[in-house]
Amino acid sequence: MPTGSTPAPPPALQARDLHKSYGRHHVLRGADLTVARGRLVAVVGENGAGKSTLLKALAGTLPVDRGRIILSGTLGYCPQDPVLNGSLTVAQHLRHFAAAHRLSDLDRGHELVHLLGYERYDQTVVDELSGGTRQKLNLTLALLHDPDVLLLDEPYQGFDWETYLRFWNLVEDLRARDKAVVVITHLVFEQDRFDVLADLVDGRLSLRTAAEGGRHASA
Ligand SMILES: Nc1ncnc2c1ncn2[C@@H]1O[C@H](COP(=O)(O)OP(=O)(O)OP(=O)(O)O)[C@@H](O)[C@H]1O
Repeated sequence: MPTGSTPAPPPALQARDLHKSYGRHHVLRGADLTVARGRLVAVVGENGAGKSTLLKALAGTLPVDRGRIILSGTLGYCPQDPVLNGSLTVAQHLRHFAAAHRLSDLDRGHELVHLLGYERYDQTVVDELSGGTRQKLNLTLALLHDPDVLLLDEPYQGFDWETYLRFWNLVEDLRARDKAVVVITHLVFEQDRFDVLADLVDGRLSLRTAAEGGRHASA
């Protein structure tokens, strides 16, 4: 039998020395983050610390001034503000995004709509949806192609409690299927759901395990 050990798979996401300024405001100042497959990472930090800036940079929607991002696999990004077309229905959004991702069917989309409990709005245009339902669609579209890495910017804003709990079931399923999930959160009470807390302070991330508060960790 071969004796050599199998090399470890590459991390799902690696960011090194990220810098980003808005004018003279230097928001990211050398942020580093490595996320392995099957890990659930919370990005925490005070208002204005740069959490959304970090996620946009990781998602590639905001160019950084310096630094390197290596993504292994496909990406799903759920931004804080839904990027939806107000005159299209839920069903039309699913179809357009499925076509953009070259999906052969809408099975995953229907599964997510069912899981988040908004089937009855299938034929409703986005302009007539509530904020919480728009956010459900926003999240569905980010997850539609079952990406390997998920970047979720406060994904449950406006969710009722039942949907919030369903969201966590969904995330547990993603983790169990070896997806890497990064979530911006402000909710202290949910922090023990995560493998790692990445605290953004002065433009840099310091990592600790959620269960063993304070100890340094790798994600
Ligand atoms: N497009 C922009 N132009 C100029 N300044 C910006 C821009 N986007 C964000 N900022 C500033 O950069 C800083 C970080 O903003 P960011 O939204 O990333 O913080 P955050 O940690 O996500 O905040 P919150 O917890 O309030 O959502 C803030 O001071 C914000 O005002």
